[in-house]
Amino acid sequence: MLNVKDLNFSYKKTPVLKDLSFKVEQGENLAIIGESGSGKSTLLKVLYGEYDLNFGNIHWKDIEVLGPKYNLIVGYEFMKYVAQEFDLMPFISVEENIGAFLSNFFPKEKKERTAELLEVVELTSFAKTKVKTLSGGQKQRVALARALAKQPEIILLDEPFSHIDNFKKQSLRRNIYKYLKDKNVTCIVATHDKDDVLGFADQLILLNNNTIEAYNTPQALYKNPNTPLIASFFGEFNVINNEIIYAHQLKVVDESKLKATVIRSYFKGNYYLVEADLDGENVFFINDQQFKKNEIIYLKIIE
Ligand SMILES: Nc1ncnc2c1ncn2[C@@H]1O[C@H](COP(=O)(O)OP(=O)(O)OP(=O)(O)O)[C@@H](O)[C@H]1O
Repeated sequence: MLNVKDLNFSYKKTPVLKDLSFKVEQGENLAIIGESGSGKSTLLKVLYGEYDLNFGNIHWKDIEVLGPKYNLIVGYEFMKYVAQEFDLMPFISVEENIGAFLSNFFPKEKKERTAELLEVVELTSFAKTKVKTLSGGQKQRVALARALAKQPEIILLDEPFSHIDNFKKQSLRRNIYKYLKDKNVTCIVATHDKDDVLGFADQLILLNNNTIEAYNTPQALYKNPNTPLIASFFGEFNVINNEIIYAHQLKVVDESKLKATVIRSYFKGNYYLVEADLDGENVFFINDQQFKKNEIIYLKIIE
């Protein structure tokens, strides 16, 4: 288990992380979300032992994770970290990059393991390609495979699919998270993307104002988003009579007290997101068909 207790960290004088405490079980997936600059990357770096804490402690099982003041070389064998900038070897091939840290004493195992990882990140056909000629998204996939090569017990991922196009993203995400679950690897992922969280994360931490604003399962936070910031992560929402109402919780009916005037309909694929004026406030709701500008509609809040 990863046990983080009263973690406090600042780069200089301004605190970036204040009084953070949380636990992650072996094999669990924890997602860290928060606005840009809220400290997600910093938290991953601190967990990796890249910086010394001002206060608090981090333990993986019985081992205390310590910073550069105590460790000549940053990092631990049991932990891998995939940063936003990938640190690859550009002049050798994809498979050589992945196999770089695998033992040459077991050539058969090394070959099998490299092939397995190439498949997980869907780069089998690029095995012999030199990394410097790859696209940003392909490099990101090599970095992921490389981090997994030595079977870490815990992996820290910073925006792991940020460079990967929408065509590949869904299947790659499923592959990686399934692989981590199958191998019982603990995963902490910093992300902006709700698709990285829903369906994969066991726990969710929202960082705001240097501290943990919410910490629960994604299901619980989705059902009871206590603050607009939490709701905004899950999608379009409204505040009506001081309550947070998601766009899909507003339905068009023949008659109701909530009379609104349509401003615009946004095409979203299998539905339209409609923006309307309700008593001088903009509200958003979801509908199968689009509405015309200035059309009068009636809305009802559903559960
Ligand atoms: N090396 C550094 N030295 C000083 N301040 C830093 C350093 N790195 C980050 N910061 C500051 O720490 C705060 C948190 O930054 P961090 O990169 O952790 O946020 P983030 O949530 O990961 O942002 P993003 O989502 O944009 O990647 C920011 O105010 C940033 O300016």
